[in-house]
Amino acid sequence: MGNCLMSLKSHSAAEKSVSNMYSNQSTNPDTRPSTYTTTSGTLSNTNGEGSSVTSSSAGQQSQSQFSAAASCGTGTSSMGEILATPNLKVYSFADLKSATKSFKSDTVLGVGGFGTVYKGWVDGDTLEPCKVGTGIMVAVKKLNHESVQGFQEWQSEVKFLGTLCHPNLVKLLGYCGEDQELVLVYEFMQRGSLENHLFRRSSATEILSWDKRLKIAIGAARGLEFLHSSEKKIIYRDFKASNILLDMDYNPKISDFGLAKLGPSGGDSHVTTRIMGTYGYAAPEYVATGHLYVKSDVYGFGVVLLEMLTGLRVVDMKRPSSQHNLIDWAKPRLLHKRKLKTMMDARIQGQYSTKAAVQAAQLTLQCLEIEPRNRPSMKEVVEVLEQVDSMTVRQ
Ligand SMILES: Nc1ncnc2c1ncn2[C@@H]1O[C@H](COP(=O)(O)OP(=O)(O)OP(=O)(O)O)[C@@H](O)[C@H]1O
Repeated sequence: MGNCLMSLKSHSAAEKSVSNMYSNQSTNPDTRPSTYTTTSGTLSNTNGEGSSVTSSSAGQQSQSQFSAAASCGTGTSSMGEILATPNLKVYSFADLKSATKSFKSDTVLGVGGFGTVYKGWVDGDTLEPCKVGTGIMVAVKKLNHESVQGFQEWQSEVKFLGTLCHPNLVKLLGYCGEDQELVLVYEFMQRGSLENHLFRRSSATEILSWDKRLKIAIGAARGLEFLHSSEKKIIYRDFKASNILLDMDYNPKISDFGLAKLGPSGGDSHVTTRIMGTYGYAAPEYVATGHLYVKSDVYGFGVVLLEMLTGLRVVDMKRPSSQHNLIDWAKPRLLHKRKLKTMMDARIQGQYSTKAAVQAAQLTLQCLEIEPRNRPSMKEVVEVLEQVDSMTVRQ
């Protein structure tokens, strides 16, 4: 779970709008939660940032028409594609209860800012819920009732992720929007999040080698590159280690499109929006002004790259005060070979050449440039990371 920069005081309006949406099918897509305020620890709030997805508009596909293969995936090229309409399975709440042992605590995979993620089981072809332990495993995110943000995250997830197909974006398989129960069903990512591997190691997680870190960085960069290069540029807005999930082979996939936003159009360089995201990862121009650039995602990517190189969290109040913020501490050191050596994660020492580390550090610095226009594009980031990868001699 990250330090998500949001909270709310009042949620009654949102609850009402959710229940209206599903109790009568004549939903007004513009029904949005109204005002709420921030508390400390929060960058800001939201009001009207949700997109207009409703149970009827999102679920164009009837259950009987659904085929898991048709959704997005088997035939999806490595370039990715954007579907005209979401191709998602619509679940009843009862379906998802039976797929998750009634959301029993022993099926919990993790807890996020907006809800709890459970392990569930569905048929691999039809995606119908099936007996626990049979079929394929899925991740079922049940959003908190009391969270207005959860409602907006749910809408945004269906709107964006429901249409996006790319090997480095987690696949949304279906959703439930029944009464006040908002649930999202995703492909299961066996190795959990990058954050767990870097910072919360257990017996089940292994230390990520240099090779694996590069593979994860390149894949995640390709996912962002895809979003940025789509016709309507999509700004992901919440790039962080806990939103990068890993499959069995450590292929990374970006998850959590709750804060994604369509990028600027008509020659504008940025969109202006309420400030949301996660402390440490959010770009300085966005935190200061609410101006969100495509390059604001590049900053977040630079933060994750720095975390991967050093094995340290971007913000950690347990470190000495001069090192609370990893970026402030690391930036002046990244250009010095000797200092860089001491900053690199000791657990991967000897696995990379100095040249590769220096190039990765320079790229990190460029991504962390204060001025958005001085940051590289994600296409350039992918190219540099591939060069770094080619420097690694593999036995
Ligand atoms: N598709 C998935 N497959 C396997 N595990 C998952 C999946 N999605 C989420 N999880 C697990 O559930 C945890 C919580 O995920 P969630 O997306 O709700 O929150 P988060 O990204 O960790 O935090 P926040 O919501 O504050 O940004 C993740 O850290 C991960 O361990």
